[in-house]
Parts: sequence; C-alpha cells; structure tokens
Amino acid sequence: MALETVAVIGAGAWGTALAQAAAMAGRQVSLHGRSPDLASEINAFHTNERHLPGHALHPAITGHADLDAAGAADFIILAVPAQASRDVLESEPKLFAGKPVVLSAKGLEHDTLLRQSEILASVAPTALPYVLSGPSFAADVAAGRPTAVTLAGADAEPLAAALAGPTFRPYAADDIIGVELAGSLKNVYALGCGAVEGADLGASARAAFLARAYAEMSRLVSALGGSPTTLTGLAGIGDLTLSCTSVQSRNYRTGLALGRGETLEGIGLAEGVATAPVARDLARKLHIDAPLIEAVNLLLAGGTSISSIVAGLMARPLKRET
Ligand SMILES: NC(=O)C1=CN([C@@H]2O[C@H](COP(=O)(O)OP(=O)(O)OC[C@H]3O[C@@H](n4cnc5c(N)ncnc54)[C@H](O)[C@@H]3O)[C@@H](O)[C@H]2O)C=CC1
Ligand SMILES: O=C(CO)COP(=O)(O)O
Repeated sequence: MALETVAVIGAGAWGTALAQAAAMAGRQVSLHGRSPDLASEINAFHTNERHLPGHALHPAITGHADLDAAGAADFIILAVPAQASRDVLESEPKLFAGKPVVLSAKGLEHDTLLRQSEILASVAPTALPYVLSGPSFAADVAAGRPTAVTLAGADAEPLAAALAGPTFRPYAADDIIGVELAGSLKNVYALGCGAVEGADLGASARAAFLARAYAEMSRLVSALGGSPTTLTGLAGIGDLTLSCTSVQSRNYRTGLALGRGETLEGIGLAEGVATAPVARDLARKLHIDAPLIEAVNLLLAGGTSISSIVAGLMARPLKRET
C-alpha cells in the first residue's frame, strides 16, 4: 500500500505539528482546517500563528479550508478535538473508507463513552484504524525536538516508517484499546496533578497521585480489554509523566488554576475536562475502584473544597498496594 501522501484533518496545534512531522519524514501533506484565512496563511507564509506560533512550516505542507483534496491522500490523520471527531467523520464518511486513518485525539466521547477508534468503526467501518499517542507536545514536535510516540494498529510498521524522521520516532504496537485509554485517562490525571500543585499540597503528594493514578489506570485498561503492558510504554507512563509534571500541558495548567481557585480562561483545550465524567461512568459501570477519577470529577463539578476532597481520599479504608 502506498503511503506517500497524507491528509491531516484539523489544523490546530496538534494537526499542524503532525503535518510538520509527516513533511519532515518526506511525505506530501495536505492540512485541512475550517478557515480560508488559515489555509491562505499556510500557503503564502508557511505559518500557523494562531495555533502554533513561531514555527516555520515545511514547504511540502499545503493548507486547505475544506476536505476536497483529502480524498486523494494515501492515508489520513485525524487531529480535531475528541468531541469533534464524530462530526468530521460523519461529514464525509466515504473519505475514510478502506484507508488507514491515524487517530490522534486523546479523549473519550460524551454520552456514548466511546473511544476514538470505536467512533471511527461506527461511522466508517471499512477504515483501517491506527492510534498515535505518547509524550509529545505540539510545539516540541514542530520545533524538531526529539520525540517518541506509540503508533498502534494492525501491522503498524509501514505507517510508523512513513511518519518517522530524524526527530520523530514512532514505535509500532498492537494494543489500540490500551493506547487510546492511556492517552485519554492521562488528561484526567493531569488535571488532578495540576490541582495538587495549585493547592500547594507538596511534591510528595504529587508523586503519590501519579503512582496511584498509574495503578488506577492499569485496573481500567485491563477491565476494558487493553493490555497493562502498554502502560509501561510511551503512551502509558511516558505521557502520564509528561502531562502530570509539566506546565506545558494544558490539562495540568487547567488543574493548576482549579487548585489555586483561579478562572480557566485562556488555557485552551483541556480534553480531560470532557473525558473525566466519561471515565467515571465507565469505571462505575465496570465496578472498578477509581477514587482519583472520582476526585477529579468532584473538583470539576465545583462546590467541594480541595481540602475535603483530599481528606476523603486519605480516609479511605487502608488496603494492600495493588
Ligand atoms: N497540542 C498538543 O500538544 C497535543 C494535542 N493532542 C490532542 O490533539 C487533539 C487536538 O488538540 P489541539 O490540536 O492541541 O487543539 P487546538 O485547540 O489547537 O486545535 C483544535 C482544532 O480543531 C478544530 N476543530 C474544533 N472543532 C472542530 C469541528 N467540529 N470540526 C472541525 N474542526 C474542528 C479547531 O478549529 C482547531 O483548529 C486533542 O485531542 C489533544 O488531546 C495530542 C498530543 C499533543
Ligand atoms: O497530550 C499532550 C502531550 O503528550 C498534550 O497535553 P495537553 O493537551 O494537556 O496540553
């Protein structure tokens, strides 16, 4: 299967960064957003100042304000926010039929509780699903800083090779479920870790949160059909560590603001906010103990102080560490 040309749908920070990575890997890239002005900016100036300021985009990237040219691509990368993926897929389902589609949003769908690949399967059942996830800030990828990610799907090696460049290293993997869950759940835990920092609970508390988040995530991934081994990799502990310890993460910054009692304006997309109630509902449905996801939901709902949320966690019955 030819993998020379790629259409990236979603010209936000992540879509633009992945377009840059693909172009640096030698691919011809069409980048599809919704704004004619942005398409003109990309074509005339090779920049996306709104979503990825300060980066010169590779000349192999062309900007588009609709999906017309996407049909000609050998494979597609979907990079819109998790709650928008269904809209995009349903707007042009034939576009995805029979093609490799790399899903890169990190979130679970409201109401349906579906993962991104389940949404794809429901709208375009013949599409070939792949999931790209791991510790990777858009600005780092666009700047050509060394980044390694997981690319999960059936026989993912050729696709990994098509996206690999001197500074972008995808590792092929099989476990779509585990990779998707890890990418979605780490955003919820990043909100919690940010709040721990914002409320000045200390570095010990933050490390404890991270370790218990990993244990909780392992329970959920296993119960939902993923492999706990996936969590030892880039999409698991790699991304959890990055997002739970760096102010570059919008989810962490959102948690930080919540912990400080500040407003959330200007932080941008924090996928964990939409995914937190979905993760809670999934855990409850499967009778999985997920106190940290419950705690983050309490925090997001407002009305409960951080100190009483923490007191509730600390007063849970003592147990063996599993
Ligand atoms: N920014 C980053 O460093 C990374 C982001 N991601 C994931 O990538 C996804 C997208 O995030 P970003 O690009 O950072 O967000 P962003 O806010 O920079 O861009 C989102 C883009 O999606 C477009 N969009 C929104 N709703 C749409 C709709 N209904 N139809 C079509 N387009 C729509 C917006 O116009 C915007 O261009 C998220 O799930 C995020 O978790 C994953 C790894 C790194
Ligand atoms: O997923 C990311 C890094 O791997 C980006 O994190 P944020 O969406 O929290 O900024």
